Amino acid sequence: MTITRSFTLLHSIRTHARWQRFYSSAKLRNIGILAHIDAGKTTTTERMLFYAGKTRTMGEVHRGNTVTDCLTQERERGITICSSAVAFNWQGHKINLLDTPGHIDFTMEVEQSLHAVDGVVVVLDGTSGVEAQTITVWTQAEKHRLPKLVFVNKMDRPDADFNSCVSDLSTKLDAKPVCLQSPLKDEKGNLTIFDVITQQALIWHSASLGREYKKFPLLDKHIADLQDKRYALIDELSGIDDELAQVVISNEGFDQVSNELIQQALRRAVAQRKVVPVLLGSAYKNVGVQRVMDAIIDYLPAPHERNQLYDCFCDDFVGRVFKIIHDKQRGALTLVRVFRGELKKGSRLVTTHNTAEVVSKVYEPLADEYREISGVPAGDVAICAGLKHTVTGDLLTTNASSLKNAQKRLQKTLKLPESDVMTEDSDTEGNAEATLVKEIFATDPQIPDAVYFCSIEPPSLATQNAMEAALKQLQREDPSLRVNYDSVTGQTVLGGMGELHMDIVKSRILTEYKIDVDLGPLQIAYKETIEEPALDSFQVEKEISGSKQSVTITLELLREQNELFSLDKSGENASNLNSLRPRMLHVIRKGALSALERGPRVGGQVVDTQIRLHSITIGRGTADSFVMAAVAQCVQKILTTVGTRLLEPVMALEIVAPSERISAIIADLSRRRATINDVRPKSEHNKVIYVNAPLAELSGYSSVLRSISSGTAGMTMQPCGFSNMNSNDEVRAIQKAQGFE
Ligand SMILES: Nc1nc2c(ncn2[C@@H]2O[C@H](COP(=O)(O)OP(=O)(O)OP(=O)(O)O)[C@@H](O)[C@H]2O)c(=O)[nH]1
Repeated sequence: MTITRSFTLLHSIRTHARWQRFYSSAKLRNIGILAHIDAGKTTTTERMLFYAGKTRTMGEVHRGNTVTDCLTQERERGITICSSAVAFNWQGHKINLLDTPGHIDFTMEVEQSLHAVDGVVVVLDGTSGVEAQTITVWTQAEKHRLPKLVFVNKMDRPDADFNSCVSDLSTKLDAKPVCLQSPLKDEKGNLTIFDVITQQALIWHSASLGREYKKFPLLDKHIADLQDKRYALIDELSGIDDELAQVVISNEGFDQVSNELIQQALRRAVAQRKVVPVLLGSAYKNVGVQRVMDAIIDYLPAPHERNQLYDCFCDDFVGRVFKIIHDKQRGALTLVRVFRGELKKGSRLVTTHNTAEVVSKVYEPLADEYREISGVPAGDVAICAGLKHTVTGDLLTTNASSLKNAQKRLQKTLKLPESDVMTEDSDTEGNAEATLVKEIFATDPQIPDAVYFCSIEPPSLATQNAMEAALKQLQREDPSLRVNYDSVTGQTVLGGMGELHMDIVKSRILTEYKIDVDLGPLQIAYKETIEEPALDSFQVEKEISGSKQSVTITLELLREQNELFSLDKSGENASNLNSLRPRMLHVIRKGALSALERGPRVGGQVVDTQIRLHSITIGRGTADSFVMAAVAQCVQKILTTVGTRLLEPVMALEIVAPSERISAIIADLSRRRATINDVRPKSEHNKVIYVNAPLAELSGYSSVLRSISSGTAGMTMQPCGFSNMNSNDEVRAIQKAQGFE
């Protein structure tokens, strides 16, 4: 080992010892970075890593050398697919930043990382403002009650419009934006940022790649305008924050209010989600990013300022698994947000499903590079190796009784009915506390419905098992990827969020597992539902290896959204159903629900349908597997007899186009069974159309839109549920699904 190398190693060990000793909760920030596709999250994150000294060169999306987009597919396509975690040191604090995907096919990733963060930075493209996916991620962050700040990026572009972005925040997101900065561009397009609180002009030094920036006093011509902006900020905040209001009243005006007091009031207002600070810059041109990093420290909460509900774990460890990734060398790695206790190498923990796990190694997150550390304290994020059974969304605790004890303590403290803490199905509408509790104890993440499916085939029978293993791993990483076996066609079927989603799966199986799979044509994932209730009785008998197997059963199918399976214990059925052992009931339930996986019309999942068991008699010696199959068969028979209707996936579109193109676009949409929800002015020349349309009518729509609008229109779309179809459309859909069209 050379002297230089030993020095470097020593330095890095020392640095790590310091890191681990240094960062108490007050010095930690766990932040998500969210945006519509291409707004500039990855570019902004690259700058943060560079300015924090975590990387020596600045990665660029178009060069495919960014730290956070580390999958081959991300680098090739210039998009984020998997959320990734990076940690860096800024102003004596440690920031764990989760960069998340912007494309609608990967919404699930965003939802999972929000479990792990205490605040979010929402990046807007300064030329487009609030876009469809911004609304989706904003709503997700609201659901998690996360304080936010906004970075209006791409302000170097001539068509960027800061004021329009700020007004979008109030009109489209119902947010209360407070501008902490204001832009000024000179005739060459160079961007100066005015700081509203300190009343300074900030100019970035391009030759140092924006590493340095200077603060200048305002020129006379800007003073009045900036002072008005500062007054407006104080005015807004003192209407929300009593402490600041008192200072304003006692000083009889805004002039004596110090910068510190404004910042303190702002921090309180952000934590209560009453305002959203707005900053601006250009990540690509290296302008403004350090101020976003400062704002993360100044205005977004530290771990101990949130998450008080986890206090019910007392001295026990509790952490939440928000992502599982598969590393070629290290195998499955589990990303855990630690809420209470320390996560150490060698820790023995228990999952929500009561499985014991041992943490063999702990790493510090730096996208695709991992550095081993001895452990992380409460509030921090760790990457763990060695966990074999843990699934995304699991809570990890000290032992099997930790969770139950915590639930009991919480129930007592909050004086909630037991059901609100213990179950996930209880009705807690309107009870914000109970909803929060339910979220914390929810162990299964909400997985969006697949809107497309396609068959997947290995290149040869010999690679079938390897393909299945690869799919299993990918599914552990991305629960929105559905993998099913279709017993009718004998094929493995993938369900997912869109063409890109499936393409990425295929290409990852090739690059990471070296299997060149074939994907069948992409088909729409229709669902099915019954129209009327139906009740029937069946007797199923068979002799297997000389032993008689028999089941006599009466079942009813009802239209019902919430409960999938119920028992009719009224009247004469009560004694029959009461005599069922819980294990047998589990078998019957499993058989019944498996029949809903594949409806009789196009093989779509049967939804909004409840199976009600009236009575069942099981012959002596009948095997569980026979009972399960018999129940499934009976449900399928009722479904076939009563018949089902199709439900089709519907997309919500936002189309922005010049006013003169709007009528042609609407005329085309009306031929696509679309429902126009609203048409609003977007800017001086543009309008935005909000429209819902069936996915089946949108194949190749982006090129159609391009041709109708001569390339002037832009569009975003996202799934927004399933809807009924009329009989003609249904017949056409069935013909298409069966390959007759
Ligand atoms: N002009 C300009 N271009 C930018 C700026 N920031 C990012 N870009 C470009 O915008 C494109 C998208 O940037 P990304 O950083 O990949 O955006 P993203 O939000 O991470 O995108 P996804 O990962 O696909 O969701 C890239 O070509 C960037 O070089 C900016 O400040 N100004």
